[in-house]
Amino acid sequence: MSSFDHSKYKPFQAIAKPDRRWPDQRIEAAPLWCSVDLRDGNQALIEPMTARQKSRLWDQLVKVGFKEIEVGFPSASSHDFNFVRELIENDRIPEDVTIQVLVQARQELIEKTFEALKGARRAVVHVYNSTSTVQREQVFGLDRQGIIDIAVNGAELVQACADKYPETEWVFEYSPESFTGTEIDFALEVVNAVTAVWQPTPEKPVIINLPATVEMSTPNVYADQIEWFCDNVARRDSLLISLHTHNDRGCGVAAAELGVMAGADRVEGTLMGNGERTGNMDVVTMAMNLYSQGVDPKLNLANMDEIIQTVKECTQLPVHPRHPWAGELVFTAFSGSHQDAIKKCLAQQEGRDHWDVAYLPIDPADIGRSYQEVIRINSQSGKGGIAYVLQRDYGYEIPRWLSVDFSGSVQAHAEESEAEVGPEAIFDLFQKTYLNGEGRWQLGNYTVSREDHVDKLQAELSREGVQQQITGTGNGVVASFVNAMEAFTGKQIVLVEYSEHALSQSADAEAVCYIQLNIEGDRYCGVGRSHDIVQASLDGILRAINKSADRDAEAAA
Ligand SMILES: CC(=O)SCCNC(=O)CCNC(=O)[C@H](O)C(C)(C)COP(=O)(O)OP(=O)(O)OC[C@H]1O[C@@H](n2cnc3c(N)ncnc32)[C@H](O)[C@@H]1OP(=O)(O)O
Ligand SMILES: CC(C)C(=O)C(=O)O
Ligand SMILES: [Mg+2]
Repeated sequence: MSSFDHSKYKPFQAIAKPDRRWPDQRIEAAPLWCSVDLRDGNQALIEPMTARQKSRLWDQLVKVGFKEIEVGFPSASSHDFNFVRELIENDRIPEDVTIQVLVQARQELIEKTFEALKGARRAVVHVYNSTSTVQREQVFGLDRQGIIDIAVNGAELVQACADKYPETEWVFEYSPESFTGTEIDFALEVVNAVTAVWQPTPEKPVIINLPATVEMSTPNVYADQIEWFCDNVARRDSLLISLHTHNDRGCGVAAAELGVMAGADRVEGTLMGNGERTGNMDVVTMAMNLYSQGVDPKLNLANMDEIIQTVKECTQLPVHPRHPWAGELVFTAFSGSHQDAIKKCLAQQEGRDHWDVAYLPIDPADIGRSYQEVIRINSQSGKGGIAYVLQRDYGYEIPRWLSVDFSGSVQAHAEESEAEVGPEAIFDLFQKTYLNGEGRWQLGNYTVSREDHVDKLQAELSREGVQQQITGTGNGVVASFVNAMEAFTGKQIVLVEYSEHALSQSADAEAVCYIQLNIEGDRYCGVGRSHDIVQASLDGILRAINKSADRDAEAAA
C-alpha cells in the first residue's frame, strides 16, 4: 500500500455561518500592525539571531514604521531578557513605539517577564495558552475547565504583576493559542473568562489575538470564525481583535485580509513572512496589497532593497526572486507580449490620474526599483521589449519595421546562447547588424550639385584599400545616392522606409537614420549615425546594400 494515502486525514469541520457579512466588506484602512519578527520569526530560525542582528532588525522595524513590536520571550532565555533590557536601558524605544513580549501562562515566567520590562514607558504583555482539542487532550491532559483555569490564572498573575509596576503603562494581550484548532464556542468561553479578569474598557482595551497557529482551512473559513467571534464575544467595544496567521496552506496573507474584512482591528506578522514552519503572515505582502489598492498601509516600504537586505542578513534566509512585490524578478517581463504591452502603457502614463500599466500592478519606482529591470530579453522576448531596451539605454527610437527585422536576430542569438541577452549584448548585436560597415564598402567624400531641378551626387566608395567613384541623379540627395548605387551594383533598389531622429543620449547632437530598401525583391535594413543628417542617411543606405551583398556572398559560398 502506498504511504501517500489521503484517507489518513480528516477534513476541517467549518462552522456553519450562512449569515456571513465579511464577503461584502472592503479594506479601506490599514489595520494596526504588530511585528513579531524578533519573537515568532526568531524562534523559527536555524540559528536564532545574535544580539547584533536583533538590534539591527529592531532599527529596521522602527524605520519601517511599526508602532508595536514583539521583541522576544524574555522569560525563556537570557538573550531575549538582555535584549529587552538593552532597549529599555539605552532608551532605544521611540515615544510612539511600544514593545511587546510573549509569555506562557506560568507564574515564574510571568514574574520574570515583568522584571525584564522594568522601567519601560509602555509595554504589551502577551500571555498565551493552547486551547485546541488536540493539545487539551494529548499535551495538557486536561478538560475544558482545566484549560480555562490556566488562562484565568495567567491573566490574574499578569494583572497582579502589572500592579506592582505602576510606572509603566501596561497593555494586556491574550492568545487562545491554536485558536483555529479550538471549538469556537470554547475559544469564546476562554477569552470571556480572561477578559472578566482584566475588565477592559473602551478607554483601556485589551488585545485578543486569535491565531491561526496552524493554518487548517481555506481562508474563508477563518474569516467566518473571526466574524462569529467578533459578533459573540463579551465586551467587544473594549477589545482590539488581533490576527496572527501562519502560512501552512500558503494563504497566511489571504486569511489575514479576510479576517480584517470580518472585523479584526490588528494584524501580527513578519517582514517577508519568516516564522514557524512555512512562516508567519507576510506583512510586506499584505501592506503592499493595500498600497496597490490606493490604501495607505501606514508602513514605509519605499526602500524595499534595504528591508530585504536587513531581513536576509538577520535571518540568514534568502528572499525568493518572485516573492510578492519584493523579489528581484517581480517587475521584470521576459515574454514578448508582456513587454509589448508594458512599453505601450508606460509611454501613455504621463498626465494620467492613476497608474494603469498592463502587467505592472504598481510603479516599481515607488519601492525604489528602476525601470532598468522591467524589460529583460531572452528567447521568449519580442520586438517591443527589444525596442524598449534600445530606447531606454541607448536613445535609439527604432521604428516598428526595424524592430520586427531586428527581433529575429536577437531571438536567434538568445536561442543559441540559451541565456538572457543583456542590454549591452543587444546593442552590440544591433551595431553589428545595422551600423558596422567593416569589410564592406564605406562612404568617402561626396559632392552634391543641382542643375535644371535635378540633383547630382558624386561620391567615393572605399573597401579594403580599393577606391571607386560613383555618380547618380535624382530628386534629392537620397534618391541620387540610390540611383548611383543601382548603377554600381547593377541591382534594382527601392527606398521603402526612412526615418530619422536626433540621438537624445548623444552629447554632441548626432542624428540617426533608419533605412529599409527593397533590393531585387528582398528587404534589407541599415542604420546610419552622424553629426550630419545627410551623411547618416547615406551611411544607412550603404549598410542596407552591404547586407544584401553579404547575403549574396553567403549564397555563393
Ligand atoms: C505558537 C507559539 O509560537 S508559542 C511560543 C513558542 N515559543 C517558545 O516556546 C520559545 C521559548 N520557549 C522556551 O524557551 C521554553 O519553552 C520555556 C523556557 C519558556 C519553558 O521551557 P520548559 O519549562 O522546559 O517548558 P516547555 O516549554 O517545554 O513547556 C512544557 C510545560 O509547560 C506547559 N505549558 C506549555 N505552554 C504553556 C502555556 N502557554 N501556559 C501554561 N503552561 C504551558 C506544558 O503543559 C508543560 O507542562 P508539564 O511540564 O507539566 O508537562
Ligand atoms: C503565541 C502565539 C500567538 C503564536 O505565535 C501562534 O499561535 O502562532
Ligand atoms: Mg505564531
